[in-house]
Amino acid sequence: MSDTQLRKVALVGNPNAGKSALFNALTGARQKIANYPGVTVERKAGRMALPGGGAVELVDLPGSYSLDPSSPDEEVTRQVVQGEFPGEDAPDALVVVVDAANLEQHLVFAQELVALGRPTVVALNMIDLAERDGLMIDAGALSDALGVPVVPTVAVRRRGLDELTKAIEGAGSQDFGQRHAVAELTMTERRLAARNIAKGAIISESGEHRLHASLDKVLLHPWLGPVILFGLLFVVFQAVFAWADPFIGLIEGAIEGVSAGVEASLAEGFVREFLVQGVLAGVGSVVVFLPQIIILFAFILAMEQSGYMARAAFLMDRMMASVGLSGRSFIPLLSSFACAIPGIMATRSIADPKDRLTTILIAPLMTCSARLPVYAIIIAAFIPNTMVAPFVGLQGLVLFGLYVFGIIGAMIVALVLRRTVTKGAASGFIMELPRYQLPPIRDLLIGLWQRAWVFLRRAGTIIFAATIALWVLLSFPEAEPGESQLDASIAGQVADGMHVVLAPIGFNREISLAIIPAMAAREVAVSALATTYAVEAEDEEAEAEGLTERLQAGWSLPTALAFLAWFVFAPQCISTIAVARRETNGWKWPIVMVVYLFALAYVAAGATYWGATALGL
Ligand SMILES: Nc1nc2c(ncn2[C@@H]2O[C@H](COP(=O)(O)OP(=O)(O)OP(=O)(O)O)[C@@H](O)[C@H]2O)c(=O)[nH]1
Ligand SMILES: [Mg+2]
Repeated sequence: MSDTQLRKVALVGNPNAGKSALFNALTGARQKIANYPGVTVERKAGRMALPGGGAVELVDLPGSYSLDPSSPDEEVTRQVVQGEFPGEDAPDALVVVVDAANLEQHLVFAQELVALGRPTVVALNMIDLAERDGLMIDAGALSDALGVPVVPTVAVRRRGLDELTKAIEGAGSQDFGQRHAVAELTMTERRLAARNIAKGAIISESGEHRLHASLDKVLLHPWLGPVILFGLLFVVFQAVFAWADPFIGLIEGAIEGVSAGVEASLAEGFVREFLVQGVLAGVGSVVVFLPQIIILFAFILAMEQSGYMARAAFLMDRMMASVGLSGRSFIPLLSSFACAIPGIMATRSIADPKDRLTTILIAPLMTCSARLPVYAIIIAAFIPNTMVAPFVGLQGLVLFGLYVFGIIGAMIVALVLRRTVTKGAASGFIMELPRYQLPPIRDLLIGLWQRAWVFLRRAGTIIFAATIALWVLLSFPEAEPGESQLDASIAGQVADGMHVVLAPIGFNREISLAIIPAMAAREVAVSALATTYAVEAEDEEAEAEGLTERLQAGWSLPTALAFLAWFVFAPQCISTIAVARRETNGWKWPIVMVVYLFALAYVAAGATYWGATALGL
């Protein structure tokens, strides 16, 4: 009993209890939250103000079921709680977050944490959902049973936060005498105790939640479920093309306007060329895809928040098992559709090391959002905008096909890996299904804003830098009169060298050149092509042409298709390679990854080119 000053407070509890939502509400941070277990895989810290005027460091942790870790992310939680995390003291107090609607399950771990004998406060979160389900909980009774303060909260509506911070502030002077000794209990005894405590605290409970049960009957139906999932994804890709057009037109118009303004107001010379060819043509060609990125993420975020995504993982489990993976890999692979980097990091929630390694190695085959601009520009230029059936556009269908192509590739690779380098039995899959909810609009908008910002920041930094570097290499040395600038430039020489290797798979000189800076980020393939063609343009008229027209004029259909096939497989992303190195602790696996992916890309592009040529396309 002392009134020690708190310095650090950690949020701990089962997965999907709402720890990150509380963390965001208490610190103003924007940690990712989503309606499935295993979202947070790292410790994250932020500053939380206390009502008395002081402040503490609040730490958000990965969800865990106990202090006996079964996966790398749970190990982080255990280390932080026990004070064994490198370079960090144990937290001065714990905020144990429990889901009121799943009280019994969450109390198992909560008891273990309370028994550590640290200053502790229980946040009885999601009481809104408990109430909706007809569950009334007596926080006082729960507090008596556990011997620590219990504060009802609704993290996403900021309810109960004042009471919670007050309780945290007072936690330093808690009386530990009231706590019950549960430290020595076995798991079974702890479960029994959890059931009794929950029973004692639940005042009333209405019948089962019928609506949700019947939703699950349909959505998890053995064959109806996959059909619905497939249909939903199909709609997503149609929407990416069908809805984005007017917005893309707006952005294109704006860029053209600025471009014309620059041409009119600046004298001819390097500054003007730099702005027009490098910045506006190059980086601008990527930025126009912002609407498609936003549409794609609106669907992904809504599926995550509603609770449907976890059902999709459940549905996929059987299919994943047939290639030797567990449904656990589904969420990391799904995250990889945004970007392989968080996807590879999310594999920390996979307990089995071989499962985890296999998932890391195939994550780059999931179509990340950086490929979207590359696919979209080629599809817009070469695939006719026709309807193959009512509401089924050909362009959306091809995009869907490219995603499926990547998934099938990943499944085959997983199958091969699981028979060879990562041989072993697939582990079982247990995942509690989160409840359904209407996605909170605020969270959805914040999520979209974050994605848009990530995309624009990439355009302003890495894509910008790579494009400008290329523009410089394209612009020097200057061509003699009559010679083409591309031929004369340093970049042109490099392109000629690359072209020797890439001509057999149908790539032209511009592609051979574009894929080098695209190692920095895949979108650079688009900006690099735009800049190359802008530099190459010999007269005013050619300069005014957009990238789409230049591609149509300069590329054959087999070449365009080979380019698409290349991007399905090629590991054109240095950051992914770096994160694979970090997560596998060495260079061996990233090298394996890069080599097999480039080999696949080369073969796939070649086969596509020669196949299409043979078909007379
Ligand atoms: N209705 C309601 N939803 C909540 C509440 N708190 C969190 N959520 C939702 O619950 C889901 C899980 O929240 P997270 O904060 O990601 O959970 P977490 O405990 O950090 O999960 P992990 O990182 O996987 O351990 C999200 O969809 C949140 O929007 C709440 O009090 N009420
Ligand atoms: Mg979290």
